[in-house]
Amino acid sequence: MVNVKVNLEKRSYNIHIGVSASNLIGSFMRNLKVSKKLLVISDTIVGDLYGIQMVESLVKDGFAAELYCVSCGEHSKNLDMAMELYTKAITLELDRNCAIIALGGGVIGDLSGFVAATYLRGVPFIQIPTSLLAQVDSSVGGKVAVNHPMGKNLIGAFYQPRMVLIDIDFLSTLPNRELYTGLAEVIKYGMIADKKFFTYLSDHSQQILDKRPDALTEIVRRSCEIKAWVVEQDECESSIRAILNFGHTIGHAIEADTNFSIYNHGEAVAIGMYGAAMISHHLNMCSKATVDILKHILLQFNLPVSAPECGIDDLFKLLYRDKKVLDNKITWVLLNDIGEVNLCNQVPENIVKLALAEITQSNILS
Ligand SMILES: NC(=O)c1ccc[n+]([C@@H]2O[C@H](COP(=O)([O-])OP(=O)(O)OC[C@H]3O[C@@H](n4cnc5c(N)ncnc54)[C@H](O)[C@@H]3O)[C@@H](O)[C@H]2O)c1
Ligand SMILES: O=C(O)C(=O)C[C@@H](O)[C@H](O)[C@H](O)COP(=O)(O)O
Ligand SMILES: [Zn+2]
Repeated sequence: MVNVKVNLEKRSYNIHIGVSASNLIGSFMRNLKVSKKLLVISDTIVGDLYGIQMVESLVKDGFAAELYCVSCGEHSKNLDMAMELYTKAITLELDRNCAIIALGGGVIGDLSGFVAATYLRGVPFIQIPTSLLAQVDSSVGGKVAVNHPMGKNLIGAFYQPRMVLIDIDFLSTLPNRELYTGLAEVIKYGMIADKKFFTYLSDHSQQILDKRPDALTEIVRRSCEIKAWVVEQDECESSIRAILNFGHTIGHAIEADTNFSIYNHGEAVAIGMYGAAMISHHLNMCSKATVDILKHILLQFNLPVSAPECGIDDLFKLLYRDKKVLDNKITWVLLNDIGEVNLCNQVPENIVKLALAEITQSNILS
């Protein structure tokens, strides 16, 4: 087992990472000193695969655990679903010591975390992420949210989990497309903070794509370490945390413009990172060679670099729904080099539109 600590004073917590780590759920939960009654929230796919055995294991350890599954996918991340979960929590008579456990991908983590943050003004929250994206990113750092039809994650909070428990075994059943989507956020960490890690990804691409447990453990561990390091400096995103949003300004616009149904989150972020890199190059912040290195690794991990279904003007309007917009100016996360980014709110409209034109064309792959 590997342990990464997130140091946030009273809100500090551990991320436990390991093959078969979920077998230890009962003893980890006992250490948290929460009530015996708890609610495990999952989706129908993950619930069928792992939910029943997780609940049985908790029950064996003396917990009164109940499983509730919502339908799969981004369309469950909304206020109606949150309401359904509040109703479940009230019916079960959960009190302020009763924990909510998110067992699933980022959709389940964000939705359950939002419910945990708001039900009774906050109950203990535990993340057991099962997708690669959730293991490397969404389970750590406390951003919880639901979507509004007009934009991504527009209703949410910062609410840290009490523990993150990552079982690498879960990834054995993850479909390839979902593996690639998680890799987009992993590539993000290399781009924003760690050139050596970026090189590791490129040197070990086959082991990663083959889901070798040692390679997966390493990318999960290093990603969590980088995320913890950023979040510890700026929990509520008033400065450096914005770098974790590299690729997201355009990525979230693509997700909203396509009604959350063509590209999943990581794919949209992949296209967004390529767009942000193009902007950086047009502003002479980074070389064309750097942009090409990014494009190469995205394609190597089967990720898209263009969204031909989207229109430049629609995307441009949607950029202004980004949470980093202040005084009608977008804060862009731009690239200096692999492993180094900067925040910039002075990008001319014509440069943004040039990059949007590049990422909405259909023959970009060559
Ligand atoms: N809070 C944050 O910091 C943060 C960070 C990144 C992304 N996100 C959010 O996370 C969401 C995307 O998360 P995601 O990519 O995990 O999507 P997801 O939760 O929809 O999971 C993707 C699919 O994989 C399935 N799945 C998950 N684990 C599985 C497993 N072990 N075996 C088989 N199938 C499995 C799910 O059932 C689902 O169908 C987006 O809403 C995004 O905005 C949040
Ligand atoms: O943790 C963060 O901070 C991030 O930005 C991580 C992102 O990968 C994630 O997609 C996050 O949900 C985006 O947040 P938002 O504030 O742009 O909605
Ligand atoms: Zn993301």
